[in-house]
Amino acid sequence: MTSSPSAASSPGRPGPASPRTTPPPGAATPELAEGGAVVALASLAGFEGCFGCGTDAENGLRIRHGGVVDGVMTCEFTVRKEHQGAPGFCHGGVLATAMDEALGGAAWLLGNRYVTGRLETDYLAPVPVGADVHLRAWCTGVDGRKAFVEGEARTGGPDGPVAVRAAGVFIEVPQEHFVPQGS
Ligand SMILES: CCCCC/C=C\C/C=C\C/C=C\C/C=C\CCCC(=O)SCCNC(=O)CCNC(=O)[C@H](O)C(C)(C)COP(=O)(O)OP(=O)(O)OC[C@H]1O[C@@H](n2cnc3c(N)ncnc32)[C@H](O)[C@@H]1OP(=O)(O)O
Repeated sequence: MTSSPSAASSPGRPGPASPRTTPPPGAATPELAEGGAVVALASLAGFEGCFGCGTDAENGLRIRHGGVVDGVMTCEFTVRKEHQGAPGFCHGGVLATAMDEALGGAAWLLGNRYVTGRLETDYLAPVPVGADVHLRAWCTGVDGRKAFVEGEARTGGPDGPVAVRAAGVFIEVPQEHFVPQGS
């Protein structure tokens, strides 16, 4: 497992994880699945309504999922003008959504179904409209139903400066969690 790309890339800054998004001592450190079929993902295959990644979500982010290399999942999206907060710049909530998608995607690649329990974000640099945002996410530990995941978003290329960092806790849920109430 590649443990902490963010710590290496931003010397002098504290990591994004608070005590609540840091795995306890002794937590397991499983690998993300590197491509191929994953049972949890297969159960939702064909669903294109996701605001983060769905191609049917007209105003969604249309995040494009990449692969997993050395335990780090990658994905990317392009900031459109409907994503603006301040004129010409991406809204922070849009960037939090993108981090949720990236970190959530990494959790699902552990092979189970997860929902976001907690998401922490640090904004380090503004992201302009038109920018390609390169996201990376990795798991720092699993403790029972809790998966601890961190990630970062870069602009100006996959190795460009870090604009956003995030840490989250994702909670494993059964398939029934996704059955809408009343159906
Ligand atoms: C979700 C959509 C997925 C769609 C996927 C589609 C296709 C798949 C393809 C690719 C995948 C790509 C991307 C990934 C996808 C999505 C990313 C976005 C994900 C979301 O956008 S998802 C929506 C927002 N999200 C919610 O809608 C959650 C609402 N919520 C609840 O549904 C409950 O609240 C729940 C189930 C979380 C817990 O309820 P519960 O009763 O089952 O369990 P309980 O409370 O006992 O907690 C058990 C253990 O989790 C700990 N824990 C609980 N909450 C915590 C918190 N906030 N912080 C830290 N730890 C927490 C406890 O402390 C305990 O820990 P311990 O075991 O150590 O005591």
